[in-house]
Amino acid sequence: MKHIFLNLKRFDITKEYGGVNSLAELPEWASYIIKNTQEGLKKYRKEEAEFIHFFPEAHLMNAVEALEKDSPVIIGSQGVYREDAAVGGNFGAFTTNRTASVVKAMGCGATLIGHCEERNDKKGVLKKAGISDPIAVNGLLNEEILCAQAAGLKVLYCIGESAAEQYRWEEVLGEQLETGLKGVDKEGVVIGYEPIWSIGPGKTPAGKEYITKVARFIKEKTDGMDVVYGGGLKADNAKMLASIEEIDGGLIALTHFSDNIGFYPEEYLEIVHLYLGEQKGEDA
Ligand SMILES: O=C[C@H](O)COP(=O)(O)O
Repeated sequence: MKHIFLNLKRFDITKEYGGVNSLAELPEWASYIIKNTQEGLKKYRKEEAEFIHFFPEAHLMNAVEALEKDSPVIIGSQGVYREDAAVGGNFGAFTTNRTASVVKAMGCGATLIGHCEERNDKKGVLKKAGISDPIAVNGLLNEEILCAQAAGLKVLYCIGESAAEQYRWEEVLGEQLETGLKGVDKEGVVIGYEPIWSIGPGKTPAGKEYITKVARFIKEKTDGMDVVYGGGLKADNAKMLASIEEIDGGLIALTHFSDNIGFYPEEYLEIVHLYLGEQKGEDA
């Protein structure tokens, strides 16, 4: 089964504030996206692919509310906190934090942990305290994965190397896997590989050979965990990624990279079709 993840980042920010949202006003933004994706995804069988959309926290309940009874879409949060409430333990003194049990109770089925933007944030905070050991970030992410799993959420755990780390990518990814997955039930986790050096306008995209090599390395290191390409599954690389046996799906974010850059549901469906259609040998 393939995994198609959608990271909606902060695509809810409207253009007047510098964002990319031209889809809907904030209260309707999540339901607009669900309504315009779930119908088109129904043609894929459950054994063929799962579809998980990661929304910013403010939109989770609206997104869940917009799901039809037999919707192929699972809603996920963009991370969870590394601690949770417990009977006889912390009752919920977690100001500003998003605990996994609440995410689950809101109707979500998954969470995204370790996205490069989350890693950057954590790295930045630790740097201010003079800490640059990567084990610190990976350790925090590990605690988040454990909390997510305790609450019954599926996890997409993202790893990746920056441009400066590329020459020692095996060491960097190896450490992200080793510390991040300590004590974790691997059955409930998919690895998202994000070559950070390759993401963003003007960057050279990672090629098939490189992605294949890294996906093989991840599978070897993790006893065959599923690996999706997280550097952005898009129209330009969907067929190439579909041809890599070691890649089990992709993480889509922006769908449109020039002029009116942004996320557009109809383009998302086209990307899914290009990727999954190619898997089945269909004319995409
Ligand atoms: O979450 C996905 C990655 O950050 C890639 O995002 P992008 O395809 O919008 O550049």
